[in-house]
Amino acid sequence: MWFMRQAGRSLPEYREIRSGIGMLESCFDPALVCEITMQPVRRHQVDGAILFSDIVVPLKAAGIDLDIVAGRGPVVAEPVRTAADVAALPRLEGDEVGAIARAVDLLLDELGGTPLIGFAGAPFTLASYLVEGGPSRGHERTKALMYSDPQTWHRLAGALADVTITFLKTQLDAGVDAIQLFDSWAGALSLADYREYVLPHSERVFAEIEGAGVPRIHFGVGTAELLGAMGEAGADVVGVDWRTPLDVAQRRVGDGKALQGNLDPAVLFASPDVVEAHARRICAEADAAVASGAAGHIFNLGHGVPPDTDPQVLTDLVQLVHSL
Ligand SMILES: Cc1c2[nH]c(c1CCC(=O)O)Cc1[nH]c(c(CCC(=O)O)c1C)Cc1[nH]c(c(CCC(=O)O)c1C)Cc1[nH]c(c(C)c1CCC(=O)O)C2
Repeated sequence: MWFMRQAGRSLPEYREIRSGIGMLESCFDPALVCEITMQPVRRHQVDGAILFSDIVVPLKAAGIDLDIVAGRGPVVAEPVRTAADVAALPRLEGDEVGAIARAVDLLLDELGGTPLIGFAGAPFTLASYLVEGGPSRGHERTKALMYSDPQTWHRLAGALADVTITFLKTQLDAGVDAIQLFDSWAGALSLADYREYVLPHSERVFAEIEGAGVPRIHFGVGTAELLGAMGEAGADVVGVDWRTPLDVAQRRVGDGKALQGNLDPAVLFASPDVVEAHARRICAEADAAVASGAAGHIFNLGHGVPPDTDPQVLTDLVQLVHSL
């Protein structure tokens, strides 16, 4: 088990080490990346470390003018909305993310036996930030581009798949033990639109890294209707949010793939007996999923750790799930 966003503002040691240093600046400082990645591993005894970085790091490295604004998320100075904007997008060669490879190097020494999970954003979720110019509820401009100019959309998603492939290969060459492709906002799409506009690009990402031979996790929020297709994209593990019980998710994903999830992060704010009841239910649903063909279960939340979570609740949850 591990937690999405296990490194971050829920930890006082994170808030302390980050004070006075910008989010993106810290992502390009190998020693800091190493230390922040280690913090939740030391504190909670989770079974996996996730590289401290962000999905927009490779876009920044490629030269796109963007920032991560505290409490808001990634903000892009000049949104990408036309064919000319897409044609002008810079490529990521790989050298620009050398600091991330050095951070992986440091981590492999620190971690001992704990596996390191690398990650990247999937083309749709990255495109949403670029087209909208920042976080969005409805992804209206992104969908409008997709529907009204499919050719430009596919060029954009293709260019972002290239960036993601380079970023993941950098991490894989440096030695990460697994990767997770975050398509956090893909749940905004219908299954038909996902298949037409997104799946081919995510599929190419997974195919390009298959040779590395490490487990590949694919995750999004609100993806109940997409779980089968997200598995088909080439994942070995499909991340499930709290809306779909794991045994139901198994039937949608099909046999032979593992599942990851799916405690509602809001449950972390309830009393200990409520947390325990939900953790027990999820383990039982995971057992049922495995009995009917899932390749395994990784306990996680259904989305990231909220910043105001009491870290002791997470530490206790790790102990509980290990004992179960
Ligand atoms: C959509 C997305 C982003 N970034 C990411 C996603 C996909 C995962 C998801 O769906 O949550 C991925 C991400 N971002 C971060 C990690 C670190 C690794 C981990 O999970 O511990 C990971 C895996 C660090 C971060 N990325 C960010 C923080 C907070 C910045 C800070 O501490 O100042 C962290 C720890 C900033 C960020 N970056 C992004 C958002 C929405 C935010 C939050 C804005 C805010 O609430 O301040 C974009």
